[in-house]
Amino acid sequence: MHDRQALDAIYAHVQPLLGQGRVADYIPELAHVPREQFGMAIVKLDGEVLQVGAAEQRFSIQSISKLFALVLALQSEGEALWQRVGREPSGTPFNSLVQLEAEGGKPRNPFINAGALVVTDVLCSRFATPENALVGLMRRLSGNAALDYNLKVAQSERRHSDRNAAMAHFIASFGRLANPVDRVLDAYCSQCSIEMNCVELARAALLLAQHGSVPHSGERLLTPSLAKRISALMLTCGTYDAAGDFAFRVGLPAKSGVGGGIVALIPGRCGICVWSPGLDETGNSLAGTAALEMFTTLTERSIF
Ligand SMILES: NC(=O)CC[C@H](N)C(=O)O
Repeated sequence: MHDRQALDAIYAHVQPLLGQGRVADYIPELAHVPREQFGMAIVKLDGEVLQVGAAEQRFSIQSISKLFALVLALQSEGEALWQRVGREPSGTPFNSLVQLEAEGGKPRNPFINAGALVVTDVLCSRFATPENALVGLMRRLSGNAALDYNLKVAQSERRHSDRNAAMAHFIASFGRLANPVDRVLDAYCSQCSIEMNCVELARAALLLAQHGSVPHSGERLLTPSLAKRISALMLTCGTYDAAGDFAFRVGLPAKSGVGGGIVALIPGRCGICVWSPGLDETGNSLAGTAALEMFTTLTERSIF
């Protein structure tokens, strides 16, 4: 089936799922987002955009920011970054602390919260305002110079960040943070609050679909080898403890966020983003995962 037909079929199919799942109400500002929204966009390497539903509605990218923070950290540290953070799936929820104690404060991978806090610490050492560096990258990748983070959402999360604070202090207790915990948490909450829509995020994912260069500007930001490594981590760790099931059902590298977004890509072909705020018990968009599964099934295209 062609992509356009697939999007229309998906839109019809997900309707009964849209009231289901829970929004991420542990961040009070996100508790008010209506659950039944859905949007999806595909952006091809040549710039062609296909979209359905609320694909131009901005949402809180949350953990999708971990993907692009990793891009910046790898640009600055190269392979030395792996001394600070591992690259194995955790098999535990995104906000779990349990492995840190047994593993000497080195987080399993950059896509769980513990790993993302270490990546943000790296960015705090590298940039005066890491959140602005990340917003700058997202503007370049999306082609939209107006996008920004949402201070209200950032402050709302920061005021309720006991768990991430516990994690950051615990990592620091092993001598594994270079910056003060408060500074790392401020930057982390700001980066999570960046607002983008499906079209913008699907376009941003072209960086990885095109193996490290930006199609619309021709800029090379990553070596093909680093782009490969990031995409591989998306497949194995991008949806936390659901990564195995997600690879089984969808078969694409992807990164999710508790704002309900999931960004995915088909190497050499397109970036994809789906958004629907109702989350399943692993914190991944329920309708979004179903939509991506349907997409790869109907189009018969995945990385396998
Ligand atoms: N999975 C997510 O999107 C989590 C991000 C969220 N800001 C948190 O730290 O809890």
